[in-house]
Amino acid sequence: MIEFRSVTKQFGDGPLAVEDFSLTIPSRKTTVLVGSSGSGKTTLLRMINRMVDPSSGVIEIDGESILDRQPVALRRSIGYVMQNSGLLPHLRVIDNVATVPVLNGVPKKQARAQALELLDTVGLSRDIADRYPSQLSGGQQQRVGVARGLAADPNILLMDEPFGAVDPIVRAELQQEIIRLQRELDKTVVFVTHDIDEAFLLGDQVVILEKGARIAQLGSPSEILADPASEFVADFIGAERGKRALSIRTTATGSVLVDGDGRTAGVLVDAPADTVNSPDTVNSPDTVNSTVA
Ligand SMILES: Nc1ncnc2c1ncn2[C@@H]1O[C@H](COP(=O)(O)OP(=O)(O)OP(=O)(O)O)[C@@H](O)[C@H]1O
Repeated sequence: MIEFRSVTKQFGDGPLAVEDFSLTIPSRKTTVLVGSSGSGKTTLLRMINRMVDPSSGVIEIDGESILDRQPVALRRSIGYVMQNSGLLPHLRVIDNVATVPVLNGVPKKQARAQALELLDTVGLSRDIADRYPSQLSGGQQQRVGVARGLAADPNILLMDEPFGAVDPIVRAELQQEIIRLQRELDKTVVFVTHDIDEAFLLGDQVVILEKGARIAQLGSPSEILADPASEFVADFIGAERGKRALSIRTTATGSVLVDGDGRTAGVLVDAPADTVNSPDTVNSPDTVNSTVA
């Protein structure tokens, strides 16, 4: 579990990038920090591995203040995946993945063997192991970035807009990959995005941030969609317009769902019995998806 308590961050004499921020991030779940540019998402993420230190407040991992941990050792024990993969251009794929374990003292041969296994884990062919990053597609580079983030077998994986720079189709593939990995590996994932669809897709817990990292709403995707806490949230998630605003239109042959733009989104059928009374699935986008054709 990661705990922020009354954390603030001011860079120089600028405005507060993070104002009195408190949040509990549960273990083995995916927490998504989502908000517009400059809301403080990256600053929050980087405070977890001490790439940025808070101006005040406390951050604990499993009850221990991170200020009591040596920054370099802490950083190497936490996986970090960034937007442009962050791969070292002069190292082959296999050595990019093996870098952190080698720095942690794992013998090179062993680290390379594990790196090959990690290529399997993230759905890459071992054939690319000897290539340089510039010889890979953007999507492949991001997968290598994820493999590198997992290389030290961290309990915590920080992901900062990892799919921001790839095209929508590859992005959708990578999102599914993360869902699969999360199921298989059971990590505590903290994921930053400005894309609310991505947040709802990946997050067990979604934290919508306003400027100064003020929490506009915190909850599961279903909770936020069912009951936006403010006009700001309703507007941010597009609750009242576009594809989320589903309504029922009765036709001569049955009922169809139409979205806020008037497009037919599917047909209305009975929800499967096991989802009807579950508070986490009622009104969720998953339920809608599972009940529309
Ligand atoms: N190293 C720095 N020096 C000075 N100001 C900074 C620094 N890093 C961040 N800031 C400021 O802190 C605020 C929050 O920035 P941050 O990068 O955390 O936001 P963000 O939500 O991740 O934005 P984006 O989505 O654009 O990456 C911004 O006003 C930014 O200008």
